Amino acid sequence: MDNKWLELHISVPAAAVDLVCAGLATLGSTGVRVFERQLDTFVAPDPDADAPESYPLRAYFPAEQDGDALLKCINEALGPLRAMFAHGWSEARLEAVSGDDWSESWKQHFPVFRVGKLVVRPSWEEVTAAPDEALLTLDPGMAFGTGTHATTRLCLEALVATLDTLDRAPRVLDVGTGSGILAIAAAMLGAGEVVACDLDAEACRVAQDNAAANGMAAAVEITSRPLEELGAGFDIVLANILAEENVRLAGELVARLAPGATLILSGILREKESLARRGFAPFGLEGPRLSERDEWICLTYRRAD
Ligand SMILES: C[S@@+](CC[C@H](N)C(=O)[O-])C[C@H]1O[C@@H](n2cnc3c(N)ncnc32)[C@H](O)[C@@H]1O
Repeated sequence: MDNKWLELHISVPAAAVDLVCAGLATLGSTGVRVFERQLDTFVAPDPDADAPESYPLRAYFPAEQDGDALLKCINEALGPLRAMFAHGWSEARLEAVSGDDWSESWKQHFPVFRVGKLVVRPSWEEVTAAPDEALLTLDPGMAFGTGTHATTRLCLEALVATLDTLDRAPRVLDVGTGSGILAIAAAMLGAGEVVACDLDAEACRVAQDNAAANGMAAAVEITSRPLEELGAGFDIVLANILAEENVRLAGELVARLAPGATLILSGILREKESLARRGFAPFGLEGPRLSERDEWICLTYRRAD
């Protein structure tokens, strides 16, 4: 697509972001991107960390206008805000950009994807699922787990493959549920009972919202209780937490497996494979089967019948 835009580059004080966005919209901006903290990382943002003083913005204007005149208008419009908020501004500059539709390109980071009969879509994508497919809708950026991260995808693939081998509705435990994506997927794909835990209360809240939005609130129990307080006898246990955390919790994870159950461990960097294998070696599990994507691996173990 050969769209052309004038792209505004500016950093603005954190407290002025909304006002600046509103001002730019009245000047004809067709969209603004605010570069906030990255949420889809393995390390949860520290809520106590100081919020940044300013945020970089990119705003987009149709290219068929005089850039110098537009920049003058922008500076005039921002004048009163600059007077109100003294610190955190950079000079505004405009760049001509082309060859890409900015309004769509950022969404490419959250494409619709399918794993077996599961279809995961961001809320803005209209998707028609086949009658035998389960459609899971997620808003990205609220808690870890849009499905776009390699570790989540590996878990979903292992989960779907495991469910395909079962002829009964399994009990599933999702440790470190984040957005709830794995737990909701399990419920949609026919799990009989799903328990999802996360030590982050905000993640639990997001997971609850996502479960409700997908009509799965009653099917998924979401809790912030620690693993050792949860029951046992699960047919599938998922843990997309870092290798070190998987190893630290190894005994508790294994203790929750029913005979014949599957344990899916993700969040393991390739260079941590031997650490993870060593951590689970004492428990006499079958496997592991290894799957990999980017710099991550997933280990799937089975407890003997
Ligand atoms: C990488 S995210 C995984 C989210 C989601 N399950 C997925 O696969 O996309 C890891 C989550 O595990 C949680 N977590 C880390 N250690 C945990 C523990 N010991 N018990 C429960 N939750 C934990 C974090 O708060 C975070 O939400």
